[in-house]
Amino acid sequence: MAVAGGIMDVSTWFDLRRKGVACAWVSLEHGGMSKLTEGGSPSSTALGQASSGRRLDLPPRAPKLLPTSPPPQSPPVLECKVKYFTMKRGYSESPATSSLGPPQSKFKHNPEGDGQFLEDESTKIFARKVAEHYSARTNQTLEQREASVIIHLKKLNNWIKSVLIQLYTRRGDAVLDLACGKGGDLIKWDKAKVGYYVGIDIAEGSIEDCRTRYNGDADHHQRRKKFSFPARLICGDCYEARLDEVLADDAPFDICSCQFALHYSWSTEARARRALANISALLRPGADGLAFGNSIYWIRFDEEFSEKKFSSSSPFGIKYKFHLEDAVDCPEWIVPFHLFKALAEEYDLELVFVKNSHEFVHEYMKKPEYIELMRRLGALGDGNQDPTTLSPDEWEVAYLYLAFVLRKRGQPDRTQGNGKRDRGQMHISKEDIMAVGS
Ligand SMILES: C[S@@+](CC[C@H](N)C(=O)[O-])C[C@H]1O[C@@H](n2cnc3c(N)ncnc32)[C@H](O)[C@@H]1O
Repeated sequence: MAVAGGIMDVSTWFDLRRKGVACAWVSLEHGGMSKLTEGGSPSSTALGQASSGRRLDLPPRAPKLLPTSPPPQSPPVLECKVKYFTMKRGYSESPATSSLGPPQSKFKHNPEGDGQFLEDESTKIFARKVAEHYSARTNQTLEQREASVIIHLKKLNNWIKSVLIQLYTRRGDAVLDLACGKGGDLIKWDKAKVGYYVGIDIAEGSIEDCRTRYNGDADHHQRRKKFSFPARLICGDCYEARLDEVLADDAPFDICSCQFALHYSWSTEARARRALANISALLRPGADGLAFGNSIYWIRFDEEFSEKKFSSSSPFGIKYKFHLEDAVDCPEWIVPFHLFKALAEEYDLELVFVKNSHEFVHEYMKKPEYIELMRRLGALGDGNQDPTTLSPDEWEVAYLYLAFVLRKRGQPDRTQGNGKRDRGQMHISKEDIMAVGS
């Protein structure tokens, strides 16, 4: 996910239109309750352009669920220096101790690989090549940038990053920007009023550009005001180094951002695991307590889940208390959906459709017949006389639910008819109700 603008979907791996990889991890995603806490809402534009031409409105994004954490203690450094560190070898020498547990592979090893999570030389050479490539890219003037054949793509990517940052950043957040490049997102972080920033990149040239940009030396013409947050810059391979050690004094971070660069970790399993182990070790858990909610609902876990980890080996009985105003107030249980899917398959029930309610709205509010149905059912008002619509808090609750469809495997038995009309009744009396079980 984690979050919109995520990693390429494997099914469209070769679809060059989606080659860009943008991703961000935020503290909300950390700690096992992520699916319950994520926000986001459909764009009202898409709805507004629905075929009837009449506008249906939805609330803007759901607000943050969790209490704002106090701004982190920031080191008093406003002039940015770069710290270079030497790269250590992979897991065989320094096993990860993050919440991901020991870095054991679940995947088949490439027979040509070493299978021991040792970084082989070619991996290092490729990482270096990437570093050299980015280091060699010189800063462009505004005119050069505007003349680029991909200027609109660049602007689109920038917009996606800006939206992500605005959606998930809270004032005072401590940010870790993995593969920060030339600091192209510094202004975005400044606008989000972050409290502390650490940028790390493998390309020395880029990190140097980032340093001058941060110090304000790059903007001779624009004379931009100084950034309002203190920062540290680090030059190194963030998919190889033990960042939990390097940044032990800076952690935890509220946000870990990795924009258009996560794919560089995927050259080997060891590097991909190092990336995630670093992120996991440095992020502050997303929920401060064991409860969260808004004005119309709350969810509270018992102390037994204080670690905020749900073991895949005991996926049943993950209980929480659910309160939904005017509807529910009782214990419920988390359904780890991938395990539910696997279990259903054991009973020849295959999953053919699954969508979170937010996705569901996005998808089916593009279809005129369902827009009309929505108008009639009135969840979003009627787009005409009735201006009432879901509140942001209601929209947030909608996110807690998945719609899914299972299909029974196998061929239908054509000899069995469907006619059951003689079985039921057209009026059911109390006595007609059959009791089963105890
Ligand atoms: C497409 S640029 C994105 C830069 C920046 N995140 C942005 O959105 O403007 C990719 C960046 O990833 C960095 N990178 C690639 N591999 C890396 C690694 N192993 N460790 C740290 N940075 C890396 C490159 O040096 C480059 O700056």
